Amino acid sequence: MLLTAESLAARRGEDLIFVNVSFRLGRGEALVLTGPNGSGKSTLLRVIAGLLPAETGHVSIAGEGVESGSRPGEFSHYLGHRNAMKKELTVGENLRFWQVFLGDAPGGSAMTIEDAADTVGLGGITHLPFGYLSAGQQRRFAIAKLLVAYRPIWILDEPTAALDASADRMFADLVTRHLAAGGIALAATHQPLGLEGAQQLRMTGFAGVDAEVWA
Ligand SMILES: Nc1ncnc2c1ncn2[C@@H]1O[C@H](COP(=O)(O)OP(=O)(O)OP(=O)(O)O)[C@@H](O)[C@H]1O
Repeated sequence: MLLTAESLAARRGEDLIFVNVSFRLGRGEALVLTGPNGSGKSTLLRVIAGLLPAETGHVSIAGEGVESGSRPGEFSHYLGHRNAMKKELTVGENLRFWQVFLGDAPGGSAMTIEDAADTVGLGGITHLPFGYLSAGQQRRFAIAKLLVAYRPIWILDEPTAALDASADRMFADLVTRHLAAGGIALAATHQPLGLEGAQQLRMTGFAGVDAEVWA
């Protein structure tokens, strides 16, 4: 599996937020985006996920089981700022929806809902409405969504917001295991995720649009 971004630029409203962003991530590789609020981290992740159009450049994916011309978004989990769960449905119903809706991408298989809940440290409460849970518990179950359908690419926007220290470690372990199994991860974060050897990109926002930011 190889995820390639070439000469990406993106615009929000009238403004170019970044230009000339290129990278290549193979099996087991991660990219961590850092930078101040408003510097374009979410914008870049959304372009890679196919949720926003690029102004120029393109993102492509290649590898075993990937038909040429496939969109990277089809092989990706996108964990955004919002948890993408219905408050009125139980945790189990929410996760079951995502499991059926997403299905497994070629090359891997997912956990059961119960195992995913155990893995995020919240086994036994999947019968509760999502809206009853604390912010940190909700975020843990949003993370469980990554486990109930297989996707080789994880696109993570502030994944550890609202998490306590033990959940931070749990999440770092999950990402490390995903990479060890040949996955790819991209994460925007203000907190260290403990990903040894990850490529780093510091976004600079408008001021940096003419800079070649990639090492
Ligand atoms: N829908 C929109 N229309 C116009 N401008 C937008 C829109 N969404 C974001 N922006 C602008 O794009 C810039 C980049 O925003 P983005 O959300 O990518 O930053 P970020 O680095 O992820 O910030 P944060 O750390 O606060 O999450 C900001 O200046 C923001 O105001």
